[in-house]
Amino acid sequence: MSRKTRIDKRVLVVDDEADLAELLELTLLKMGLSVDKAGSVAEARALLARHRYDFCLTDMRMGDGEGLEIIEHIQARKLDVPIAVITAYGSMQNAVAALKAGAFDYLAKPVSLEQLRTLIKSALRLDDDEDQHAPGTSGEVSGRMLLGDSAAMKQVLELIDKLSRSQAPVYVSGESGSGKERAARMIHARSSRSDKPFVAVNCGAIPEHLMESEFFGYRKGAFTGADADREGFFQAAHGGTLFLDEVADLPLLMQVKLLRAIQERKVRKVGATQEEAVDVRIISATHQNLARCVENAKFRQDLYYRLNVIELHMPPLREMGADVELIAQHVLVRLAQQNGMPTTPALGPEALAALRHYAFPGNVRELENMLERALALCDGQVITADDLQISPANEAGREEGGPDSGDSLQDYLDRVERAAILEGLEKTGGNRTQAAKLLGVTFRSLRYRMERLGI
Ligand SMILES: Nc1ncnc2c1ncn2[C@@H]1O[C@H](COP(=O)(O)OP(=O)(O)OP(=O)(O)O)[C@@H](O)[C@H]1O
Repeated sequence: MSRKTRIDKRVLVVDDEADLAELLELTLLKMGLSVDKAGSVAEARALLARHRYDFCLTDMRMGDGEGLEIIEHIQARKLDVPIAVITAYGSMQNAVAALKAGAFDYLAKPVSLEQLRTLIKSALRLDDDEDQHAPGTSGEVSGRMLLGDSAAMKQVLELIDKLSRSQAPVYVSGESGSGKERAARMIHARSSRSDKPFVAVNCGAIPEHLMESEFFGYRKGAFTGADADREGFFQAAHGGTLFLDEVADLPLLMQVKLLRAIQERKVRKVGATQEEAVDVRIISATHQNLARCVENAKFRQDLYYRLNVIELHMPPLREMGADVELIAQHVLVRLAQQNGMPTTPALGPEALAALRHYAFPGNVRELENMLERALALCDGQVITADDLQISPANEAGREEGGPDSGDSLQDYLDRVERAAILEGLEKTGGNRTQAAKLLGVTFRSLRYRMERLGI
């Protein structure tokens, strides 16, 4: 690598193996970065207290402690230092634990210097044009944010914040229309990858025979009609985020190929002999129960573990309390503007009550459609309950909605339990001890249930 001008970024390398620490230091110095080394957890803590670092790279196991302790130290003090861990070969569990604790990414031993450079570049936003690494500004506009003020949505937003600082694969679960794609876009927009592409793929919409070439690209002449080289989704998302929507719809054969690409961080175009390195962060989603797809042998377990390092669960709208009004108001203002209406019609009291009681099986998307229709039907001033056209069959409110939508009894019971817990938390401002009292269960039981339901 040619000599680079110095970049005003400081990295802390924590490793008690002097040789490896030196190799890492040299690589980082060659990239133009300033480097400090610590040979133990204690030394790392002392340095973190004294200096401001832009990145920390730590081994997982040191004489006096674990790399995890350093992650926790940084998180607890909200130091805003992206941190990557170096794990022993084959210890995926350690890597997962680190990512869950808030690590930005991990490198497996033996450390590939090329991977290290890619990782550092993406963490520090140093790319081909090093003058442009303005930190922070993601260019996010509020129209792209998830709206909501309920305890459920606050939790989602907090987790998104944390996930934006990491490179871990994220699996977004939730019902149809609950904002899974919007959440994925938010994570990307706030991450160090925000100036690189976000590529969204609906896995259910690609014909099976085209999948490989769509994902990995093809070389000219690979098949009839391939009259020029073409990139696939992976290459298109290079440096950025690949959002795999409806991932449960991938056929098994494609799941194997996807797993390989994710593991190796390399893909091969159809018709090519060489593999090429790709750097993408994977966010996947489906409205199906992915764990159940694994049980039914429709989804590979190994891929499931790869994708589902961290789960972000999007709450259904009916569990978001007063958020329905908040979101409805925003949507109305936007739609009225788009339609060139001089004023935004207000929601009448009965319409508001109807929205509050409706179960919204199609979630926010259904709310948007409902309001669009209501705007066309209303008198231009006030939207009435009639304008919302909520069909009586679906009026079975949030409380009464039974296991009639193809759900199993367990799904239904989970839903009811989840709604009750969230309501309890909402009423007590998120205080678990008080919520447990309100719900008539012990604190321990509430904690267990929250864990089980991913709340
Ligand atoms: N909390 C929210 N605040 C504002 N808009 C939202 C929110 N949640 C969802 N939306 C909007 O609802 C619509 C559906 O959201 P999105 O496409 O992200 O859902 P999804 O869960 O990915 O749906 P599907 O399962 O059908 O793919 C979009 O127009 C999105 O902008």
